[in-house]
Amino acid sequence: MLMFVVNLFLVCFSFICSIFLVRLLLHRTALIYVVRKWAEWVEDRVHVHQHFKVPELNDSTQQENQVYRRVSLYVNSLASLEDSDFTTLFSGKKPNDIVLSLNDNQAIHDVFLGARLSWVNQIERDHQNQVLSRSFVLRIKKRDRRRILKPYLQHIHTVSDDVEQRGKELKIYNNSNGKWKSVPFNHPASFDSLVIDPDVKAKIRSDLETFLKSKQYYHKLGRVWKRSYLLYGPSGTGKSSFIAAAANFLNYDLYNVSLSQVVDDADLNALLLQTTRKSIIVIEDLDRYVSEKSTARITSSGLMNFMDGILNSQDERIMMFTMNDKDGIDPALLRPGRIDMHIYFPMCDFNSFKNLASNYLGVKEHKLFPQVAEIFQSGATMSPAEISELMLVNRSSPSRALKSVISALQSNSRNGGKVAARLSDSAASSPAPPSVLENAGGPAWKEAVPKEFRKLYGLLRLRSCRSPGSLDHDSEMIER
Ligand SMILES: Nc1ncnc2c1ncn2[C@@H]1O[C@H](COP(=O)(O)OP(=O)(O)OP(=O)(O)O)[C@@H](O)[C@H]1O
Ligand SMILES: [Mg+2]
Repeated sequence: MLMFVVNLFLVCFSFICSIFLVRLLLHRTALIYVVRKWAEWVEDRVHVHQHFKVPELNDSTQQENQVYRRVSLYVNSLASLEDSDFTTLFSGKKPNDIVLSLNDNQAIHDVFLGARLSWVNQIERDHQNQVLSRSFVLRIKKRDRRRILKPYLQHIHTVSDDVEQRGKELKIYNNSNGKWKSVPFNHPASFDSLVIDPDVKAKIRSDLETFLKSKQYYHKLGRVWKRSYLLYGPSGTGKSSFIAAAANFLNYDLYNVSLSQVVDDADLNALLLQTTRKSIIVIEDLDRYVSEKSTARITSSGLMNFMDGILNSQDERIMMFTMNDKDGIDPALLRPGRIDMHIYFPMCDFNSFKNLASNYLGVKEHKLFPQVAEIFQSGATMSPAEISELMLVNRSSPSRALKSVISALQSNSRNGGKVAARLSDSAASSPAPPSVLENAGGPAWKEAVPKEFRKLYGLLRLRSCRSPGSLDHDSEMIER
């Protein structure tokens, strides 16, 4: 009996070992792929399939078939592309980008809701190798078709949209004479380079991401799929940079509404209707426009309708309004629903200063930091724009940069904020290259581009800092 058990054990053991060895051999020699291909071949033979052809051109009009475009984007974004037997490597839009593309008549597999599908990139050529027609052919098991075809096509739509969005070149539009004019938008701002409270930053990121995924939710509630943000705070605290960072983060175009260029309510509505989906609509310095009641040509109800976006329904829009101060603004203009989130941009404190020093000077600790902390504690402050400018022009010497910040803070607290003048002096006397704020773009470009747009690029000179009264604010974000 004991012998039998020992023998049984030995048989089982050697069986398991041989299986293990066979698997190892298959993996090492890539035979596993051959075996897998056979298994797939056999599986294919025992199922009935349906084929769906997506031609490149529409039959009747010979125009590009939009479904083909979407499928092409989708197929070329599949991770399984890397496992395909033949793919072509192309250079992408950005330097060092390498893009994979499926070769002629190659198949690629995909799995959706547990079903296995495949696409073939079918290309017909004549005897001179000229392409006669292109199409993608989807092969799907007949038993899966009813269950997955519709959601799968929907999925392709969403993914291709996403791919397109990520790869698109951003534009900034400015209005003049009731029309939008665009130029490429290449602002490098990102949420990472922006110095704001990390919790606020994380909350805004997640708010934006949640909004993007909420189409069905808004639709179910019968609400326009839009989200509005009010960015307010003293000059030079990063409001415009935040807008640029949000556009880069979302890969959205910007529509920069200059209210002074708008003739009346109808003109404003017409502009809204001309905006495209996946864009951020921006009105800068709304407080200034609202306070100039005598010269305003837009009624407050026209402005509110614009902010509500009532004329534009289905597609996602984000609106961002900036103000230096929201005191004295009609509460109706800022009510929940009209503005969804209020984000305050404070003047610099010691923490933000340290972040700026790390970004601009690569300095995380310095012997002058305690002195800077002390001055901040005494109530002195400056805007991040002013501090970052001093750091930028003195970047070759962190000690000199910190000393210039210290003396600017001291003089700022002494004489109530004449830092801009000091900045010019510092820039002029500095051996470092001139500030990018003064140099970016040529004069012709400056003339052609409206003030708000240049401001977004940080090309205008810094304004002097606002009254010390603004120091009383605490950083806050009111979510409604
Ligand atoms: N919070 C910040 N973090 C990093 N850099 C900042 C920040 N705030 C301002 N800056 C720097 O200052 C420059 C000017 O900032 P920005 O134009 O965004 O300020 P703003 O709040 O829009 O000012 P204004 O109210 O005058 O329009 C930016 O180009 C950026 O380099
Ligand atoms: Mg601004």
